[in-house]
Amino acid sequence: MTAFRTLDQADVKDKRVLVRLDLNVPTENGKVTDVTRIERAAPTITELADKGAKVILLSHFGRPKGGPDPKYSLAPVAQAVGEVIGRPVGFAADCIGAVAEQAVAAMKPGDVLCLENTRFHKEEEKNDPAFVKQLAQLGDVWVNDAFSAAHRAHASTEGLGHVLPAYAGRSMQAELEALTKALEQPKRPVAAVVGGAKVSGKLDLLGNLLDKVDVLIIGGGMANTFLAAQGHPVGKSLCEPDLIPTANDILAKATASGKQILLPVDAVVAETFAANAPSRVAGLDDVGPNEMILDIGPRSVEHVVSELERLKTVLWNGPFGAFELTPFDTGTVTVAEAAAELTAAGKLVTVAGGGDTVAALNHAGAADRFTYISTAGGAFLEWLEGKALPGVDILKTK
Ligand SMILES: Nc1ncnc2c1ncn2[C@@H]1O[C@H](COP(=O)(O)OP(=O)(O)O)[C@@H](O)[C@H]1O
Ligand SMILES: O=C(OP(=O)(O)O)[C@H](O)COP(=O)(O)O
Repeated sequence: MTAFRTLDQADVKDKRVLVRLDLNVPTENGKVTDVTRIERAAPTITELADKGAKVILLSHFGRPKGGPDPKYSLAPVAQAVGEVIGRPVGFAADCIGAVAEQAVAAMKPGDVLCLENTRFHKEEEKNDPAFVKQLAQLGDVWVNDAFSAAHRAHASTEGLGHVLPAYAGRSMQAELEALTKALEQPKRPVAAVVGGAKVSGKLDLLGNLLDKVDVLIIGGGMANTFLAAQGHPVGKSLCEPDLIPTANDILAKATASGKQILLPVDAVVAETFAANAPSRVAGLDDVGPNEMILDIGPRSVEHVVSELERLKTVLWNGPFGAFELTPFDTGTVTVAEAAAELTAAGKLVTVAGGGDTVAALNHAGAADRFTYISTAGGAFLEWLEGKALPGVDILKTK
């Protein structure tokens, strides 16, 4: 493996260190509901602060439309960071300009400051050189500890590495080492489980992923586009009609290459996206025009669980349903428990990742028994696909 510059090589005493984290954590009513990503970032923050750095945290949060939006403020997340690391964490209401510059100028060695959501500037996602320069003015060194955002070539995840000395943080280092170790020579049959809601970002990579695995198990919002492609009615379900041709290509590729794709055979449907909404189990051709598929049905759960018993390795990103809302967590929780039991019995290697997937596995009480839990979802899938990750490549020693 190519070597990375790590914190072992970084001279950070009295330096302003810009640390890119992935603080894109699950929240509900403004409260952080799963702190896994923060806990994984904590060693880097405390190590830098203990070495006398001025630690300046950068992150995106959600997908604001390129301008400030209070719904996506990092302020409550910064508070949660303070609680996890047990030290005060300051907050600046912008990540560039006078507000940020003054907050940084007031820092003392060992202080930790979190800057507001980088995506409040549309230039972040464009990796705009002028924006990179504005961010770079705030620091002397850049540390990337956001493996789960490393598939994005954005200003704070990649651009800064061109203009400041760049180092991998401890979580980035640990993720790359653990994933390489767990998946260098995976025991077969290998399955990828892909669910969740980020259909447009993830569906088109399933074709390449199919080359790496024996079985593709598709659930969650991701499955609906495939079901629509097969001609099933999906009512008001999360679905991307534009991607139906891509879904058809993936289904055809599986048939041609003898790979198996496991899709739901039934569904739990409701008319409202809310906890305890009246719901029913529906056959695939029985989803009404006003209904949404919010979980896989009991027969689908049985299929997935019996498939797990035959498999040796499972790579999982994306929940099977809207797990935040009872009872639409049933599919995810049942499959997670079965996977955890098989792992504990030494029969299955389970590697799972993604902000919401990890929250779902914690909710199921299963995460501790999985072989490895990554913080990354989309980045994990792209890494599995064999794609170069811009936020990792920029750290490689040339
Ligand atoms: N059938 C569904 N309809 C709507 N949302 C769904 C469905 N299944 C799963 N989800 C949602 O998917 C989200 C997680 O998706 P995603 O962001 O892709 O996962 P991760 O963060 O683990 O990579 C969860 O918030 C969950 O509620
Ligand atoms: O949560 C994230 O990815 P994930 O949902 O695939 O785990 C990352 O923060 C990336 O977010 P983005 O997909 O809005 O760029």
